[in-house]
Amino acid sequence: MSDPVLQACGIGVAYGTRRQPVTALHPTDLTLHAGESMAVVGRSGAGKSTLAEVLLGLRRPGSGYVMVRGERFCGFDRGPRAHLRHRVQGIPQDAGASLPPGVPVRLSIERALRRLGVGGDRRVHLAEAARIAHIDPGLLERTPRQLSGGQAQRAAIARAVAVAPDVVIADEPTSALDARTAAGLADALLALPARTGGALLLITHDDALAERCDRILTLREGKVEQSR
Ligand SMILES: Nc1ncnc2c1ncn2[C@@H]1O[C@H](COP(=O)(O)OP(=O)(O)OP(=O)(O)O)[C@@H](O)[C@H]1O
Repeated sequence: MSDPVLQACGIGVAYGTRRQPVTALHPTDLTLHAGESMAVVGRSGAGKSTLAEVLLGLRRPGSGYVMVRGERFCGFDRGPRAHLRHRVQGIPQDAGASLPPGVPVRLSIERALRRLGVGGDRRVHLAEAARIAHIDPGLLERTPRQLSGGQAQRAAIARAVAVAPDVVIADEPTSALDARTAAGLADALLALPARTGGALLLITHDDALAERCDRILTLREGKVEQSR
């Protein structure tokens, strides 16, 4: 098997105060390999989004650390390292709304490429990102306000994959969409690992979608109940 692209080692999170901590995630391990997709499922409050936030470097865990392609990315003792920042990209639930509403999507993507120091020909990155996200490149000239919900979600996928991440983490990306648009977006997401050589972590309440992933991690009350 290929080397892991993402490894979480003993990451635990507690909310609340130091005196009265409320454990949201008990020390959790997971490993994702190149080309692999993993669904994270579990009831509301099971700790799925908390896990995603830690893996994205958005939340400092109380214990443990995260490695990306063998390099320490973040952990309880340190925030995400700048030079690895672009390697893990998130697609939030309302991904379209995460793009600046009045700015043409192409410009937002170009800014992200510049900010994250991604080299090479930006037009090539853009064209490739549009292809992967199944969005007509012409639509990237529009602002998110001028796109439908599904188009904006795809634009957000294009924004995430343009920086050539090793891992894409999508948190219920289809829940706000109609069935047909959701199905198209799910296809685009599930095709990502094969198209990019990276890995996909998909948080979902949709059992049918989870079954289409290579592996499923089930969380229950902040603990891994099942992993396959
Ligand atoms: N900012 C916070 N402060 C305190 N507790 C929190 C906070 N965020 C989440 N929690 C608690 O942590 C636990 C895990 O929450 P989390 O959002 O990770 O669950 P989830 O599995 O993503 O749920 P859902 O499917 O409803 O989105 C829950 O008990 C929740 O109430």
